[in-house]
Amino acid sequence: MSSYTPYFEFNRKKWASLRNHTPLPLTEEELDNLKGINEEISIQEVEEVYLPLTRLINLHVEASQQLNTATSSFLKTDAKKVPYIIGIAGSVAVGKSTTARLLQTLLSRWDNHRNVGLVTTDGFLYPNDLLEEKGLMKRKGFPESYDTQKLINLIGDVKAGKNKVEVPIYSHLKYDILPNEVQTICNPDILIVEGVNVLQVDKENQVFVSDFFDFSLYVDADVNDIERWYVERFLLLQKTAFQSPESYFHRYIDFSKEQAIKKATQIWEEINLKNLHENILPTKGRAKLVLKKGSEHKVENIFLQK
Ligand SMILES: Nc1ncnc2c1ncn2[C@@H]1O[C@H](COP(=O)(O)OP(=O)(O)O)[C@@H](O)[C@H]1O
Ligand SMILES: CC(C)(COP(=O)(O)O)[C@@H](O)C(=O)NCCC(=O)O
Repeated sequence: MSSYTPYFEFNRKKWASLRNHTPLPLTEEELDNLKGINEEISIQEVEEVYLPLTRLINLHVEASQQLNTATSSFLKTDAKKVPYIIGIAGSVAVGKSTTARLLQTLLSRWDNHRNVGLVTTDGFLYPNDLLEEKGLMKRKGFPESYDTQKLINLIGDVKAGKNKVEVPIYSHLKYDILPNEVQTICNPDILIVEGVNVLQVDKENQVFVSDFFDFSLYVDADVNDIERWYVERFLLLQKTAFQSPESYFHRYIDFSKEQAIKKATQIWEEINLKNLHENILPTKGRAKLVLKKGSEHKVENIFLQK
């Protein structure tokens, strides 16, 4: 069997050692910010895994900005800022949103890219009334449940330097698109695009979401760990967000722990696990970098495409 591999492969220790050349201490304020993103995040994880990753991305952004300047000098035009776009893919509940918010905070600490925008693709899901009409409520997160062309158009506008773009907002509380609310992205230095579908390609579109990406991550973990994280998140939300009468899942607040685990497992198996195998896992090989997590979200291996 060929020993050739398209990846540089790092275990955690080797990856963390890459930081030794560029000590990147976190300030107290930055540590507080990170805890605000997710209480569970270990600072050791940030310093050994995510700080070296942001240093790598910073080097790529610098090179990309130099390339844009070279193109402008060839064209004899003023160098216009071209946003650097990073995609983050992976299963539901694998930790994409947490990783995205972490990278957004860490990347914004570099002088040459302070403005880091973050878009989640769940804002491009069709609204529930449309999904109901199409019989797609049990396909939420599958390719057909998204207005992919709208997502492609948005990312294309950002890449083209459109100053202000409006992004639809999905509420996990209401489990639906918020009809009258938008998020505004204003000419970012970096735009992070996070969602299960960001590396997918399909027959309908000649242009794919990932065609606009300068860098991409796939957050990977053992399916059993991800299922456990999904159920744990469901149980936590049952005691918190679901308590609100506005919550789509308010109906489950009186479930016993066993009933809640059963319901979460049923949703996981019927929808998210099926989607993972059919549409998400097959996109892992398209990512520039794969973060392979062990149990408890600790990154154990990093695979960087050559
Ligand atoms: N690095 C991490 N350390 C600890 N817990 C994490 C980490 N990343 C995610 N989690 C937890 O795992 C669950 C899923 O994370 P989330 O970011 O919501 O995933 P996704 O956006 O992929 O659905 C959440 O309960 C979150 O708190
Ligand atoms: C909105 C999602 C499709 C994708 O979420 P993401 O992982 O991209 O944050 C997912 O959270 C979802 O709602 N899936 C449907 C089944 C479920 O309720 O988990």
